[in-house]
Amino acid sequence: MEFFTIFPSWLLTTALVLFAFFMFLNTLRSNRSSITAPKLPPNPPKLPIIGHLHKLIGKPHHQALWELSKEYGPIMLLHIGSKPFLIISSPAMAKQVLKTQDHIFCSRPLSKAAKRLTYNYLDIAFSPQSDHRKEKRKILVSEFLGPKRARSFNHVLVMEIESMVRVLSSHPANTEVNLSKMLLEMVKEVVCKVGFGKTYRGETINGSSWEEILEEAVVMLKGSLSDNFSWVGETFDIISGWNRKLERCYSNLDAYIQMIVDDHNSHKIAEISEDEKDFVHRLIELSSMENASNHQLTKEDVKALIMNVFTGGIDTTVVAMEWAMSEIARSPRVMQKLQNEIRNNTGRIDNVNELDISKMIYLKMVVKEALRLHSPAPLLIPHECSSHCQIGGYDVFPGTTTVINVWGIGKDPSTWGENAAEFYPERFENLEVDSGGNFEMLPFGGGRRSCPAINTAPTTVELVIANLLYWFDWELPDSLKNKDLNMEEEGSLIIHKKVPLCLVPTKHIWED
Ligand code: HEM
Repeated sequence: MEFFTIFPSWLLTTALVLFAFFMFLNTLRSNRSSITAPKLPPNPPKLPIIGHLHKLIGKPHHQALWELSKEYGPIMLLHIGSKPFLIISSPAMAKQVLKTQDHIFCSRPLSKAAKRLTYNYLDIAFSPQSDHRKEKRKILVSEFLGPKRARSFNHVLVMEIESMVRVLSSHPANTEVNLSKMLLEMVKEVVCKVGFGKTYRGETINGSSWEEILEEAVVMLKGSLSDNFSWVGETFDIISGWNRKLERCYSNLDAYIQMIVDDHNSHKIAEISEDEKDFVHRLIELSSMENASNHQLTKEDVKALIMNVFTGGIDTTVVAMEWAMSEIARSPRVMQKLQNEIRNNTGRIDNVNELDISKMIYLKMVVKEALRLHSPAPLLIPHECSSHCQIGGYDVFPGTTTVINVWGIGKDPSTWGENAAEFYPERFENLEVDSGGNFEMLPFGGGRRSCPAINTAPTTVELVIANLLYWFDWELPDSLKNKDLNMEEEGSLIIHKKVPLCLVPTKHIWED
C-alpha cells in the first residue's frame, strides 16, 4: 500500500520536474531562435565585403533602389559594407516609418562629413535626435520661417522677382537665358537678405564663390567611404584626398559663416529696431540671453543654424522651381492654361503677389505635380532606427539607416495610375493629396524630421512661377522640340537638372 502511494508521488514529482525542465529548455531554445533568426526584410544576394554596393553603381541611387524594389518589394534590407540600410518604397511602409513609429525613426545616422560641417552635430538637419536639437528647430521656425518673418520675406522676394523680371525684359529678343542660374542667384539673394541682412554678392572665400562652397558642402554631406567601411574606408578617405577635401570644405564654409557673424557683431544689436533685426541678429541675441530650459545657444549653435539655412534653404527651393519650369516649358497646354488663370485673376498689375496667388488653384496643382515627379531630395535625408521594432511584419534593429524613396513613391503607377510618369496637374482636381500629410507624395518628408519649411516653401515656388508666367511667354531654344528638352538628373542628396534650363522668354504684350 505504502509502495503504491509512495511510488506514484515519487513518479509524479520526477515527471513534473522533468516536464518543467524540458519546458524551460524549450523556452530558452525558442527565445534564442527568435534572437538568432529574426524575420528580416527581403534582400537581394550580396557580395562579400561590399554587400549590395554593386547594385547601386551606374545609376542615381533613387533610380537603382526603385528598380530593386520592383523585384524585392516595398521594404528591403541592403548592406553597404557592414552597415544595414532599410529601403522603403511604398506609401504604406512610409507611413509606418514616418508616422506610426516616427518616435523610433526620428534620428539621423552619424557621418564624418555631417559631424565636421555641423560643428559636431549642432545643426537641425543632420544631427541625431535630442532635446537641444528640437529647441533649435523651434527657433528656426519662429525666427526664420514663421509668420514673424513672413512679411519681410515676401517683401524681399517680390523685390527680387521684380529685379529678375527687369533683367529678363531687357534681354535681347529671341535669345535664350540660363534660367537655372538666374533662379539660383535670385533665391540666394532672398535667403541672404532675409536671413543675414545683405546679399553677400560677389564675396569669395579662399577664391571660392558661395555657389562652389555650397555645392561642395552638399556633395560632402552625401557621406564618405569610411561611414560604411570603417578602417578600409578610412584608409581610402586619406589616400584619395577625401579627408583633405572635407577639411577645405569645412574651413571655407566656416569662414563664410564667420564673416556673416562678424558683420552682425560689429554693431550693438540692442540698438537695432525689432523690424530691422534679421535672423542672425535674433540668434546672437538669443545666445546672450539667460535660458531657463538649459538649451542656451552657443556661438557654435548659431553657426550651425546659419549653415542649415544656407544648405537647406537655397538649393532645394531653386531645384523645385527649375523642375517646375522645365515641365511647364515642355507642355504648351499646361503653360497656356496656367497663364490664363494667372492673367485672368490679376488683370494688369505691377507684380503678382502672395494675395493674388492664393486664388490660383491650377498654379498650386502645377507646383504640386512638379514636386511629385521631381522631389528635390528624392531619398529625403536618411533617418535612423533607434530601437528594435517591426515594419511591415519584419524586424528592424537599432542603428539601421532608413531611406525612404519618395521619388519612386511619387511615380508609382499602382498609386498614380497608368499616366504616373506624365506631367498632368489635373490629376489633383479630385484628389485630397497635399505635399505633407499624405504618404503618396512626400517631397518634404514626414513626421518629426519633416522639412520645417513645408508650409512656406511651396508658396515661394508658386510666387516665382506665377510672376515668370505672368510677364513672359516661354519657348524652348530653337532646335528643341518639347520632348527633346533634356530632363536628366544629377546630384546626390539634392537632384538638379544635369543640363541647366535654358529658355527663350518673350515679354507678354497686353491688348488695350
Ligand atoms: C521647395 C523647397 C524645399 C524642399 C523640397 C525641402 C525638402 C526637405 C526634405 C525632403 C527634408 C528631409 C525630411 C526628412 O528627412 O524626412 C528637409 C529637411 C529640412 N529642411 Fe527643407 N526643403 C525645402 C526648403 C527648405 C527651406 C526654405 C528651409 C529653410 C531653412 C529648409 C530647411 C530644412 C531643415 C532645417 C531640415 C531638417 C529638418 C529636421 O531634420 O528636423 N528647407 N527639407
